[in-house]
Amino acid sequence: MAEKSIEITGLTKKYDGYVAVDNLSLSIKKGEIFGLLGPNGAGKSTTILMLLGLTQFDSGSVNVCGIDTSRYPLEVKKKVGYLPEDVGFYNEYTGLQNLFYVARLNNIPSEQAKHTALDILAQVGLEDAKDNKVSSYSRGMRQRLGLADVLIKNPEVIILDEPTLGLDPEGVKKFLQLIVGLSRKKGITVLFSSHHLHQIQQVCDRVGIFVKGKLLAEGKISSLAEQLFTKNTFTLEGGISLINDGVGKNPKPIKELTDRLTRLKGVAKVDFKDNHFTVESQNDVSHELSRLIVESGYGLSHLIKKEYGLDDIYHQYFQAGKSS
Ligand SMILES: Nc1ncnc2c1ncn2[C@@H]1O[C@H](COP(=O)(O)OP(=O)(O)OP(=O)(O)O)[C@@H](O)[C@H]1O
Repeated sequence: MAEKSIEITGLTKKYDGYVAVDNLSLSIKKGEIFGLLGPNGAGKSTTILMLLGLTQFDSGSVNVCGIDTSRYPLEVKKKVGYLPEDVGFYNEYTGLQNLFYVARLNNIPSEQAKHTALDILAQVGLEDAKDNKVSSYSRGMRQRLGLADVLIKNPEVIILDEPTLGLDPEGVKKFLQLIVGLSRKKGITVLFSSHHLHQIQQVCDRVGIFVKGKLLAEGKISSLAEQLFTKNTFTLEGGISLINDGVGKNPKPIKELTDRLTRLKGVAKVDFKDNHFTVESQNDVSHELSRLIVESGYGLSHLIKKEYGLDDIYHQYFQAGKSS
């Protein structure tokens, strides 16, 4: 069995009785890039604080790199690099001076600190800007310097909380590529918390959908739609027409057609209204449905097939006011 970097079991955190994280269980394998995807207020930051041993919880357990974070938070801190939404720097210092300072804070000896800082600045693409003051850095450069701060302690796990906030599309793309490259090259486990479905989709091996403190679904992106829309992943919408070709087909009553459609394997619901129908189904029944309609003496005026996917997840769970 693959080694687990993060193991959360039955984790619950309340703020004055308000349940911010509700019985969360989750495990993340070593080297995996895991996306914690949830709308604002879902409980992502609270979960991260617990992973870092920075806040107490009401019940459950959290292990990072095999260490119980509630008992040994300092040990966890040595193994985990955390990049918050906004990193603070000394603006009047250069990128290199800032990173050197962080290296020394992490007890890296002076000579080694300089060498490592230069190496890491190159890795995050700040080699040419290393001697410029941080006050002149763009938001993207600041985020990359933040990542350098994280990398300098050679972490086994990196936790990123909304790391692309405020970056332009090109900056987002470069940052995401950097994360994937580093994780693959160094075998670093990454927990990437975000409410950006499409960013998570681009980089994560697995994703957890987190809403109102609960994990609604978890797995590879391709399997999420199936889990969230377990009953009916297909919707077919269409219209029927009477055939006036003089042959006199004698169409069957709509009630009979509805019953026949309902009996098709996988079909959960059939609705007819004014010659328009909606069929919800676990699988694609468009073929059999068309055949039954024609066999029942009707024409098929149109048929639209809709398969639930990531955009539907987004609309259902992440748009403002629809997170229930
Ligand atoms: N210190 C606190 N005291 C009281 N309630 C809190 C505290 N911190 C967070 N909460 C509440 O807990 C819930 C989860 O918040 P959390 O910040 O973990 O969510 P989030 O998913 O990270 O959202 P965001 O992206 O907006 O930060 C929210 O309803 C929030 O108001």
